[in-house]
Amino acid sequence: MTASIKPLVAGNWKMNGLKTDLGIAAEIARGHDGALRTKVDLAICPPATLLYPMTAALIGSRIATGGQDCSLRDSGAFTGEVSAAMLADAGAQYAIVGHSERRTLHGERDATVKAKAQAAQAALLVPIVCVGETKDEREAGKALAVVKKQLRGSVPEGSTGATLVVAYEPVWAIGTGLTPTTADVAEMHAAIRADLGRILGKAAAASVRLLYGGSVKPSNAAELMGVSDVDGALVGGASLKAEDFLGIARACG
Ligand SMILES: O=C(CO)COP(=O)(O)O
Repeated sequence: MTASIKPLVAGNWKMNGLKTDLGIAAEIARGHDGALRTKVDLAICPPATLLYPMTAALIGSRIATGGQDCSLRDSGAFTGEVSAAMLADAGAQYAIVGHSERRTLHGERDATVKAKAQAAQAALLVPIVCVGETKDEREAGKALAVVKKQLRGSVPEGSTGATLVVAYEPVWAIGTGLTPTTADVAEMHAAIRADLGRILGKAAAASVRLLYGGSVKPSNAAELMGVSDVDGALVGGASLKAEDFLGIARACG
């Protein structure tokens, strides 16, 4: 944790969730009400189809919603794309960009991720820019260099803690039950903070929330959230169960 930063726990529902699952968000809102909400910010990034009804269901709570991706373009003949302005129109406050599943399955490169982050910022959304190395890259001792390159290519210049969140998600830890050691997380998050300092200036970099993501669950959250320069979590599978997501949130509080 960074003392001056209020942690953020964001749930990435990925391609899961129908209208019948909106009750999960309502249950999370009930659990966040009270002391917890003074200690930790929460966001849920459902599939685009649920953004509007989920935001509506969360009115009166302090839980934000976000998209899982956005187009780098404003509007026009781009079948299947969803613009950042559309996400904002549906009530989103965040947009995940550069998730490893987009980078791997959709061939998104750093320049695309950066353009998407800029599009999000232009629509007054806060992009959650994801970075992280593969298993091969870690085993080859290249994790720090890979993430540094992704940051340089993906983070819009001029961003501040109010307009940017960065998520470190080692690809090999996503959905696998594996997590890096706390020493590895500490090393990576310190390196990310230092690199952001070079890109954005030290003062801005000091206020950017750095989330850890990859197999976060209630049982390991306290340990991971206790690492310096970890300012919250980006949660996949465990965000689909209200009690698990709230357990992770409580570990930050
Ligand atoms: O990809 C993730 C969040 O964006 C992490 O997913 P899991 O928490 O399921 O490992």
